[in-house]
Amino acid sequence: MQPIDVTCAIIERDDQILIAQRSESMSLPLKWEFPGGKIRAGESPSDCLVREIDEELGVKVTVVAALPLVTHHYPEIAVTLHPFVCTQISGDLVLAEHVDCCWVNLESLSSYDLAAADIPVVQSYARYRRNERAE
Ligand SMILES: Nc1nc2c([nH]c(=O)n2[C@H]2C[C@H](O)[C@@H](COP(=O)(O)OP(=O)(O)OP(=O)(O)O)O2)c(=O)[nH]1
Repeated sequence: MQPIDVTCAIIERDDQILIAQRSESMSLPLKWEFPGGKIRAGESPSDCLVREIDEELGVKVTVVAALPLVTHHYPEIAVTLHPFVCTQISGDLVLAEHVDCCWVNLESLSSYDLAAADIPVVQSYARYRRNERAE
C-alpha cells in the first residue's frame, strides 16, 4: 500500500502542546492526533502544514523544527507523517473539524487514545525536547 503524505503540527505553548480529537465522521474516529492533513500535489510539507492549521484551527503558525518522518500502515490506509514543531503566531483557536482539543504536558499524552502513527512522533518529540534542554 502506497502511503499518503500527511503533515502534522506539534504546536508548543509554554511547556504544553496541542492535541485534537478527530470527529466520529472522520477516519480514525475519536482518536487524538496532532492537527494537520494531506499534502496536495505541488505543495511543500511546511506550506501544507500552515494551510491545514489555518483551515482546521483558524490560527497562523510558524515552523520551529521538522521531526523525522513516520510511516504507519493501518488496515485500510498507510500514512507518512511529516511532523513539525510549531508556535502559534496569531488568531484564536476555533475548531472547524475536530470535536475537541486540549493543551497537554508531554507526560500526560499517554493517557489519550492517540492515532497509532503518532506514537513514534511523540517519542521523537520527547527526544527533541531533551536535546533542546541540553543545549
Ligand atoms: N492530520 C493528522 N492525520 C493523522 C495523524 N495521525 C494519523 O494517523 N493521521 C491519519 C489520519 C488520516 O488517515 C490521514 C490524514 O487525513 P485527514 O483527514 O486529517 O487529512 P485532510 O484534512 O487533508 O483530509 P480531507 O481534506 O481529505 O478530508 O492521516 C495526525 O497526527 N494528524
